[in-house]
Amino acid sequence: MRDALPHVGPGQVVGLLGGSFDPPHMGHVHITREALKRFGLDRVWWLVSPGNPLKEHGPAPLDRRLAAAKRIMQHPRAVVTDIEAQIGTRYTAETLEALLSLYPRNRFVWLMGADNLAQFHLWERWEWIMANVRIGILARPGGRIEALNAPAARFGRPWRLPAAQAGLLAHSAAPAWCFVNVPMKAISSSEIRARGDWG
Ligand SMILES: Nc1ncnc2c1ncn2[C@@H]1O[C@H](COP(=O)(O)OP(=O)(O)OP(=O)(O)O)[C@@H](O)[C@H]1O
Ligand SMILES: O=C(O)c1ccc[n+]([C@@H]2O[C@H](COP(=O)([O-])O)[C@@H](O)[C@H]2O)c1
Repeated sequence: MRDALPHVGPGQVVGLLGGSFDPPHMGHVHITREALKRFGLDRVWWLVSPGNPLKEHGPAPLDRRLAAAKRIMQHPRAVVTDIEAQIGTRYTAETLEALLSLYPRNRFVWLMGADNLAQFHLWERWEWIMANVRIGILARPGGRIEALNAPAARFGRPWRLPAAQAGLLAHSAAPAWCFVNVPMKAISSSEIRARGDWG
């Protein structure tokens, strides 16, 4: 049976960390904790994806990834969800549109690692996302320069908040995005899968 949609108090700011989590790892946990602190968020929801629309090979079954995510992500202000499976969305723009209408009294910040900023211009309706949703980006080993020179970073340059103002992101009107340099963890799901630690 699926979980209910998460509850959140009026006015609270929710960071959304979408991912395949195939498998979830300590890099995800680390950026969640950093995002809560740096971007002044009340909550972070993990959106365990039914499947990244750009990835050719489907991930492990959703229930397995969800259960592993719930085991690893232990924080009173972090919630692991399968919202996209519940509301029937896969593209991030659709998910965000649905959440904005389901939670009209809350604010959302889309969270992602620097590698996803480098690819962001390939996402469905990415310009709409950038224009309408606050985005918080966290450094990831190897990805900084490429990400900050990528088409989405160039397109969004006028709306970039300096890292020193990261705490204002949640309270800024979209469009607004911020890249923060956090201590980095060189860990990835693909590396774990390659080791055969996630069958
Ligand atoms: N070590 C990390 N540091 C910073 N961000 C990370 C890290 N690991 C994952 N992320 C971010 O978390 C989100 C979900 O990542 P995902 O589930 O794809 O894990 P991944 O390790 O990147 O997987 P894969 O290696 O299969 O691409 C993405 O925005 C990604 O950039
Ligand atoms: O909407 C899109 O076109 C799109 C394309 C690629 C990735 N995403 C989302 O980006 C998040 C990270 O994906 P992944 O597979 O790198 O963990 C996850 O929420 C995906 O649904 C979204």
